[in-house]
Amino acid sequence: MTDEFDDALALANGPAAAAARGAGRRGVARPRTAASPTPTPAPADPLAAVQDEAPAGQVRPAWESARATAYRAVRPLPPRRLPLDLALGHTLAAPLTALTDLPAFDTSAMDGWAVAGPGPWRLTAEGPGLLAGSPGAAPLTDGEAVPIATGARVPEGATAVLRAEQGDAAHGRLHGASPQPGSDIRPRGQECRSGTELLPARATLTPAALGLAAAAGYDQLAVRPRPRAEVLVLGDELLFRGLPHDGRIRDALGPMTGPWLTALGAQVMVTRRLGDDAEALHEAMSTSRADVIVTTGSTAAGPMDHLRAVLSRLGAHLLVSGVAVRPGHPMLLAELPGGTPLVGLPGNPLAAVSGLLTLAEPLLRALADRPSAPQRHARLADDVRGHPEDTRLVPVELPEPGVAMPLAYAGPAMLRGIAAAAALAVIPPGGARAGDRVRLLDLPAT
Ligand SMILES: Nc1nc2c(c(=O)[nH]1)N[C@H]1C(S)=C(S)[C@@H](COP(=O)(O)OP(=O)(O)OC[C@H]3O[C@@H](n4cnc5c(N)ncnc54)[C@H](O)[C@@H]3O)O[C@H]1N2
Ligand code: MOO
Repeated sequence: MTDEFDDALALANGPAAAAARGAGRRGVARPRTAASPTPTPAPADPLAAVQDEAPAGQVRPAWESARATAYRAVRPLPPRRLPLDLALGHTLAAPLTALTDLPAFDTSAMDGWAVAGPGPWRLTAEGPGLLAGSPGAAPLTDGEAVPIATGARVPEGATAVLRAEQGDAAHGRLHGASPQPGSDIRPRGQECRSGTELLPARATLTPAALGLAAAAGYDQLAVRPRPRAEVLVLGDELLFRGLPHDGRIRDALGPMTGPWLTALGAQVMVTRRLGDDAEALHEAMSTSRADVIVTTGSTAAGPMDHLRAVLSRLGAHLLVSGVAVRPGHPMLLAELPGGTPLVGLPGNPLAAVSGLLTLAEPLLRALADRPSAPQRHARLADDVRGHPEDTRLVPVELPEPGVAMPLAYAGPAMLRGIAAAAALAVIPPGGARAGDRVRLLDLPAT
């Protein structure tokens, strides 16, 4: 298939086609079938279920097979201990097991009085009484009460807490309706016992999970580190500031690839601009200390496309060499002799996005041992012309929940469509019709 065909495919839902359909359509065409806003939950790892993985090195595996190969190409990085304030977004390398009972002691749930038995009660203390954080107090016996604050340890012998607004204290006596035994006391171990599993291994550390870990006694957590990524931008025609001139163009992939990899969970160490210098590329690959190398451009067979030759000179193993996906079909995945994976993103900018979502996303997920997100689907608001053999990834907006409208300006060399898109729709070989339910791929929001 030629580039012209890819451009023609993209234009099938492009500005010309949209204009030809005329002004009759305002806003969003309703799909033929009712839209389903409900995402379908996926199995724990849908890629693990793919059976038809292409043998390593096979030319142009199907899109799902290429994703499965990328997922299986690496093992999770060795765990590292991180302080809680650096652990956000990481994956737990081991279950989060409580290091203490929670609460760690019987705790007052309200401001008021700890009371023993039915009232009225004799107050054993005046003033603020027992405060949160005070170490302990003399036990109460039946008929006694002591002022207590929310979060304070409940003294032994107390049978309940009487809320401040339900009691009346004067002259050393407390009056009020006798609370049910246990009222407003959070008993020790109510939430968990020491040793209880609070979160499984592979859980993502959200802000709430970090709070839970702290409450359960952790200062550090064993996590999978963020994979360190190095981006190598190839191409002598690239400019890094100012306007295109004299046949040269601005580098669109340097500013996009690092942030995209960050959104996919990587820690981007550096983005390097190497031009079309094969020696510099060889040097960069053989000395990199990254967990994953991502190159842009040079995947095809043009006169300055050195990537494959340099990989071969290094003795790298090609795991994926081209994928049956449009755009992006020349993308590749290789394993360098030291075991470092390398993702080769095609130079056409939307093709590079396709490579990020087809190869880099599952690879980074596997390195970080992160489970896949639930799959999202939507119904197409318009027909999308297909490639006869290849999957297409098409930028779409989501004008209403569950409805995907293909966007214009989605040619392989264009970013205008994807920059305005809410997702990429996965169009199977042969195409899809308005109303068909298609899978959506998430795009990073920031
Ligand atoms: N004979 C064939 N030629 C090409 C084929 C093919 O099957 N047979 N496939 C085409 C497809 S599809 C793609 S995609 C590109 C892939 O090319 P490369 O990965 O080798 O990338 P380059 O040749 O270096 O560049 C292609 C294109 O993209 C522009 N580019 C490159 N880097 C950047 C960047 N950082 N920012 C913005 N634009 C960039 C570059 O100037 C070229 O226009 O190959 C086709 N050719
Ligand atoms: O058209 Mo290419 O498919 O940009 O990868």
